[in-house]
Amino acid sequence: MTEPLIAVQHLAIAFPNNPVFKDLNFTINQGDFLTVIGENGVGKTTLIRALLGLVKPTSGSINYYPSKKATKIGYVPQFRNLDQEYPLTIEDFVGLNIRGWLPWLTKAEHRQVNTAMSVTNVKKIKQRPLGMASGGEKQRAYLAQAIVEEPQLLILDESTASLDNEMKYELLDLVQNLNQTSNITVLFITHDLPLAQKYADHFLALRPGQQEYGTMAGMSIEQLKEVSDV
Ligand SMILES: Nc1ncnc2c1ncn2[C@@H]1O[C@H](COP(=O)(O)OP(=O)(O)OP(=O)(O)O)[C@@H](O)[C@H]1O
Repeated sequence: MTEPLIAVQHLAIAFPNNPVFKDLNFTINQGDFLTVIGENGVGKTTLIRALLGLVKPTSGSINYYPSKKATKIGYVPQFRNLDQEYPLTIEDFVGLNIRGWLPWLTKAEHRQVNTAMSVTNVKKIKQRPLGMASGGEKQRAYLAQAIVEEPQLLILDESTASLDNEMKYELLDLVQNLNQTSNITVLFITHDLPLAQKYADHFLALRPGQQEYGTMAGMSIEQLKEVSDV
């Protein structure tokens, strides 16, 4: 049975002289792999910030099930090349997201870090400074950091942009595996329609003042292009 994780109802968000959303409605069910597509400036980042509680809606509601407190969210940003001098090892970097009450990691927390590094294939290179890792390895380290606290929702914010094709598919294969085996719900923001079509089971296409939400089954890339204007 499908249970909702987050329900967005009649959401309106406006910046001065810029009504980004007027009446946005969709539900992310537990275990979904939802892609959000839409042209530049349509409000994808604003939507994420609203889901994270960083932007206050003008009206409407965002409800989390069973509660906002119980809904942990992991976030993988867009790939940006870090300075080669970035000194933290991959292991240290992944551990940064553990918000324990001690200034150092407990044994159980070390186990969490190890598990996150195993499932994202960075354990073998855990002692490497993150700044020296390849683009794909860096993104896998970000993914490990995002899942270390076992979030219910994983947000990928154009995380595959600027990666080469092989690395994109490698990253999304890992995400798909997490989605299917750990039941992590995924919200994948992208401009890459072939990727969205291959991995997502639902789509939210945003256009100025309009939205279309639906199941991906049977959608061609041309149809996705039409509904999203990407
Ligand atoms: N803090 C803010 N104050 C005022 N306007 C903002 C603010 N944040 C975003 N906007 C505006 O809201 C609109 C939506 O921006 P947003 O960054 O959410 O779009 P996006 O779909 O993520 O774009 P892109 O694909 O280019 O990242 C844009 O017109 C942007 O200029």
